[in-house]
Amino acid sequence: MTTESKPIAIEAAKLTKIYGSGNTEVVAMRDASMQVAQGEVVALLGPSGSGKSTFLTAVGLINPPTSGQITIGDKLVLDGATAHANLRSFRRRHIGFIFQKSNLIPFLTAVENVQIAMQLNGQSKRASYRRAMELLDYLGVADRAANYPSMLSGGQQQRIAVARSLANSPSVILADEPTAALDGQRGRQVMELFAKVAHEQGAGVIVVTHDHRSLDVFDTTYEMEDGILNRTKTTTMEVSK
Ligand SMILES: Nc1ncnc2c1ncn2[C@@H]1O[C@H](COP(=O)(O)OP(=O)(O)OP(=O)(O)O)[C@@H](O)[C@H]1O
Repeated sequence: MTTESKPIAIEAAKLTKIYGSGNTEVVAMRDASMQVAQGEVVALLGPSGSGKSTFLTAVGLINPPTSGQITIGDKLVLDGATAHANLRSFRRRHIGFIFQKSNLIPFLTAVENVQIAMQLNGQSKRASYRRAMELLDYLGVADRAANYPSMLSGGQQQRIAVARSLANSPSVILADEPTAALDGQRGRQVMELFAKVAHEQGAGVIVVTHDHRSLDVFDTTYEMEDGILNRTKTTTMEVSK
């Protein structure tokens, strides 16, 4: 897939992040640029401390860069630390997050965990229930709708978290080591879900991962080292199985 042929979902241009100052200054990311097309699923690799989370949280509008621009769809949202939108509401409407652990709310059922994301955006209980059930069905966990998270396996919890991240039809999905707590096969299933979501719903997806076994699922891989981001060739062409 080339980013030229499809509209851009995410454009990060020359992102630099400096933590601290003077003796304690850390340049966690330097001139990091990435374009993700709608429908493209990107793996972000790199050793511990290389700047992956710094990049992901910048693109996710959680941790603004010191300099550089972030454009989501056709909207320039961040120019350095200067916001051109209300970041909180922009994030809620356009960006879905998935973390290493599913972070489901323990006292809500699976379906309620998905509904809450829509209700926070003003949707009615009834409409949000309908969509939540559709999403759980799409992700193959509709039969678990009434269960509390503690009754679900790690893989099922991650599927609910993916459903929750899709609730508001985000144009961008960002996942930080979403399969770290899963075994190889379940991890792969979750990665395949990201590819399905990207391809079928047209979202731009970035997944930080250490799991090299599932790289063939991704359209593109990037590697971060010492805060420098490099695009590596598409894995489907590079990885021989
Ligand atoms: N809030 C902070 N203040 C100071 N330095 C920070 C802060 N957050 C991260 N760093 C530093 O920035 C660098 C990049 O960290 P980051 O968490 O982005 O790496 P990472 O690739 O996500 O690592 P991991 O794979 O271990 O999660 C590291 O040197 C880290 O110590």
